Amino acid sequence: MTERTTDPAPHEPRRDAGPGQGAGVVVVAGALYDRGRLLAARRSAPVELAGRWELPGGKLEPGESPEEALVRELREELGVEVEPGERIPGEWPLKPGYVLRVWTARLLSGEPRPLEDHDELRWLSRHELDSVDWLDQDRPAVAEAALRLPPAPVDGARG
Ligand SMILES: Nc1nc2c([nH]c(=O)n2[C@H]2C[C@H](O)[C@@H](COP(=O)(O)OP(=O)(O)OP(=O)(O)O)O2)c(=O)[nH]1
Repeated sequence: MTERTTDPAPHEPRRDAGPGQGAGVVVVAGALYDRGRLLAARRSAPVELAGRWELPGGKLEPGESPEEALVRELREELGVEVEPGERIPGEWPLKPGYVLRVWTARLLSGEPRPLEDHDELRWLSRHELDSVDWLDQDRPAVAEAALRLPPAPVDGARG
């Protein structure tokens, strides 16, 4: 899906001006699922967010669809290939001018590694979701992501 944009300078992150979409920089994050678990990532920067846990992702760039941004960000940050799924309904304010939108995603290949922006990753099963210190702004998104967590397969297959 292609969303409308204003006319950002080429070096600036994409700003969204669609009706009812809210203005601001869109941060696309992934609720990445594998074998009944959700991936949580601990930020290493900036200092005010370091040590807190989030759903990995990043800013939408000009000309990208959210799904393309998600695939790119998770490749860059984690070194994995993912298949985006549905958008999790909702939009969560981050710092002023930034909003978080979340898509489900399924791990296709690779084992996530904290290559950029993070210093630790954890796969959390449903009963472990409260075991990390999520960024406050991510908590409602994580709650929605948890509702969509696929059941753990009995045969160890991916899904
Ligand atoms: N990716 C991500 N960022 C989040 C979340 N919650 C939250 O407050 N943020 C903030 C942290 C950053 O200030 C901003 C996203 O920036 P980023 O640093 O992850 O994005 P990016 O990879 O495109 O950035 P850059 O290093 O290329 O500048 O949103 C979240 O769940 N996921």
